[in-house]
Amino acid sequence: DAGAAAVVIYNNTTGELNGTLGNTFTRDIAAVGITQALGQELVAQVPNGLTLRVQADTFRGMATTENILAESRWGNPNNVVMAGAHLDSVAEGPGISDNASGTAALLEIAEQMRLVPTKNKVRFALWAAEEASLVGSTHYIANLPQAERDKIALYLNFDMIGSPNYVRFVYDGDNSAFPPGTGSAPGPAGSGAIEKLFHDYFKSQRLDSAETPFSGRSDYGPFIAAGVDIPSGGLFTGAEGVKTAEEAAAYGGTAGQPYDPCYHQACDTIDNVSRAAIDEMSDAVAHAIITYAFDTRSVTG
Ligand SMILES: N[C@H](Cc1c[nH]c2ccccc12)C(=O)O
Ligand SMILES: [Zn+2]
Ligand SMILES: [Zn+2]
Ligand SMILES: [Zn+2]
Repeated sequence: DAGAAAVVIYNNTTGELNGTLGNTFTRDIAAVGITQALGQELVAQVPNGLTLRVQADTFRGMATTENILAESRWGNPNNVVMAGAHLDSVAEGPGISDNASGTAALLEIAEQMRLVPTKNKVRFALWAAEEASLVGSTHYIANLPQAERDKIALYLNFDMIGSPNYVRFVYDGDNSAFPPGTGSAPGPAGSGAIEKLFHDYFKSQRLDSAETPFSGRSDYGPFIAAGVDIPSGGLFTGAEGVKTAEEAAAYGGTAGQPYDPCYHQACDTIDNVSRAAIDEMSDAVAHAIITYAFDTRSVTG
């Protein structure tokens, strides 16, 4: 993300330059098993006698990035259902739990909904630079004229829905568990109805669900900000927080251990997600988006 690298292969027998692999360094490096910490230069012995030198310089300073937005073909453009997930990760690791889990769910749902003639317009957002303090989502709202903000019926956020030691958290839109001031922002009117939809869905699947505060620690923050007040909700499976014994009894996994032991670390790889969590949570994501794609009145009145 903030790093750029060119992979240059030297033949350490002849010392010749053997080719450039361009910027696909994450995958290629994984393939050849880098042994040194990410720093100025990485060296690895590749099997066939080639030496791999990677000049990886972490960029510190102004960089440009983009949000990715996509809309349904059909649907009332004056009653928009938005669903978002951040696409970036911290520099320390590939960010598979945080947040390939959320972006993958939205991509799959968008794919499966592409031929569904929705009654309401559905807008998917893959946010940039969430890890740099919600840069992409803040930029989006700040540059959205009031008339366009008024057309957004609700916003759904999915940041980490595959934590290895997960709990099925739902954003506490009605502040029932986390009143404003207890580390939770007030949920705009309608946010409680979104919370209820998620709890009711999990109940229908005979699955427990819990509440997590509107802490503003993800891309729903700009949507619920005072003066914007777009009804919002979402799902979360836990980050650095530690699972309690009660949660372990209800959700399985390990008490006393973080929900995501590799949160913001190099080990947040494909081996750091719970397929069961992604399966259960992505179904709930799909249920919410398809429900609101046809009727938002429970939220908008
Ligand atoms: N800040 C997010 C992880 C995170 C922490 N608390 C919540 C609550 C709801 C969604 C996400 C989060 C990150 O590191 O990307
Ligand atoms: Zn993160
Ligand atoms: Zn995240
Ligand atoms: Zn609640």
